[in-house]
Amino acid sequence: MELVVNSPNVKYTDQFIEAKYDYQYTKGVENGKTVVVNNITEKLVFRTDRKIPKLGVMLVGWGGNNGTTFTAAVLANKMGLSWPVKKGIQKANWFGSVTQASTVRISDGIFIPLAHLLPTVNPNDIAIDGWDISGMNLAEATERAQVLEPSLQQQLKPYLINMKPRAAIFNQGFIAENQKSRVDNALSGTKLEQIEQIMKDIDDFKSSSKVDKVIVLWTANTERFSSVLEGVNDTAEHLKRAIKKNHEEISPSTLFAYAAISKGCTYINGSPQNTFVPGLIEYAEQNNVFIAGDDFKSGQTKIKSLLVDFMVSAGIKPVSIVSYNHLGNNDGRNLSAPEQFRSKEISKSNVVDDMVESNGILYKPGEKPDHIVVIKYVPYVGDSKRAMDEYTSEIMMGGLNTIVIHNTCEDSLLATPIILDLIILGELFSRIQIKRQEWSDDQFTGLHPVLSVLSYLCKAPLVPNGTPVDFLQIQI
Ligand SMILES: NC(=O)c1ccc[n+]([C@@H]2O[C@H](COP(=O)([O-])OP(=O)(O)OC[C@H]3O[C@@H](n4cnc5c(N)ncnc54)[C@H](O)[C@@H]3O)[C@@H](O)[C@H]2O)c1
Ligand SMILES: O=P([O-])([O-])O[C@@H]1[C@@H](O)[C@H](O)[C@@H](O)[C@H](O)[C@@H]1O
Repeated sequence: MELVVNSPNVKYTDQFIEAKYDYQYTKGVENGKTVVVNNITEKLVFRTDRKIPKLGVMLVGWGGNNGTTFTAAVLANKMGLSWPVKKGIQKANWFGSVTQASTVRISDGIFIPLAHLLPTVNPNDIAIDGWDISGMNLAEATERAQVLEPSLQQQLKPYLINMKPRAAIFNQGFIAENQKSRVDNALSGTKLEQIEQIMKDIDDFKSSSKVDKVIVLWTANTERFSSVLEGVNDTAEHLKRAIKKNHEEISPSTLFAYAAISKGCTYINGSPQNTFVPGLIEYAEQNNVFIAGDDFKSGQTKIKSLLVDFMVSAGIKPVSIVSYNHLGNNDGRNLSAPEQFRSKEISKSNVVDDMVESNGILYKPGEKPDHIVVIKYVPYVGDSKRAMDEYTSEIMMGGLNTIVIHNTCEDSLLATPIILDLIILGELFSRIQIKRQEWSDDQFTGLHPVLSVLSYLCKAPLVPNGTPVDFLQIQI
């Protein structure tokens, strides 16, 4: 289905869709007991290139639960596979994907798939490649992941068995010791040599798959946070110098991102670590390459951000939030190590900060709810994460309201559709340019390299320095 907008503000040419849009927002000025609100209107034009590219995705951590499940889902949907399960026949779908399984109301009784609002990549056409410190082929890795039904795995095996992750950048100092047994496919050499190899891999994938564009997405293990060090990774120049000096504090994820940016590839971070150290953000800005992250917002955190936003907006005061879960997949195993857990604890905890700070009636300055995140590794349950959340809130006149939520799900089936959405939307926004209506066409410019518009899909949204998440970041 194709949407055609009949409006004096929308122009269709063979190459572009151009839409005039009055972007309205407010700027408030506090003056004693008065707040003066200024309504600002930016008269803009959004121009979308209608040509959908052949898209390639390179996953870092390709052999993991998410990487294998994403690859299997693309193939199963592309081939329209179905498979026997206890309750009957299951057909491939993209449930959980905003772009593929949600609709937008156009008018009374007319709702269209979100992916049809603008020309977007068809998931069936995505070419996939990637890296992993485990060299296991994708068929065996899918079996190792224990996410998908064997009856589906059998159908996919002839395709997956020919997919083998490329050797990856590995540094034991950044992920849990318990991952050591998995490492048989790590690159050797200096950090600069490793970056150069990753860049060659991207070129090799581009030429062999004949894709027009490559997006690199990290779905490898959660790393510990990198220290941000003056003179090392605080500026693009210092980062370049530190890489040449083989500085130990430059993480594998930062090296992968550096290589991707160097090749003009959008880089998306699906994990909570601070891959995007200041020097890397500056490098992305200098090269005008998109970066986005951090940490897929898939289950508990998605519910938490919606529920806490609702409660605070309704004048209810959450005072205690306890998020517990246990799971038995390799992600859970890696997170059983303190430094890796700390990365995840940060991203799962900070998601309510903006909401709490927005309501000075409920909360005194600096006051926050008690907020505990617990993740335990229980091998037997595998990818089937068991989550229990308790929200205790003050209601009027000293009353208390406690909401308890229990949730069981395959964690990788929550994250995989988010990976697809990040890729589809990340590619779409690379075809969108903006200008002020009074400017000439040669003054169109792209969105800011820090692609904060993808924040909806991330626990810890990366935004351009000093801007709120919900501000349309235009570098004009
Ligand atoms: N619901 C979810 O599954 C979910 C939600 C949010 C975030 N995440 C994050 O996504 C990431 C992947 O989750 P998963 O369940 O697929 O984990 P996983 O452990 O199954 O997969 C991670 C893969 O990365 C590989 N790897 C580790 N270090 C690497 C490196 N330096 N280079 C290349 N490969 C490397 C591992 O060998 C493994 O195959 C984790 O960081 C996790 O925290 C997952
Ligand atoms: O996305 P979400 O459900 O809030 O958080 C999840 C955690 O609860 C889980 O323990 C972890 O293994 C996943 O990587 C993910 O981060």
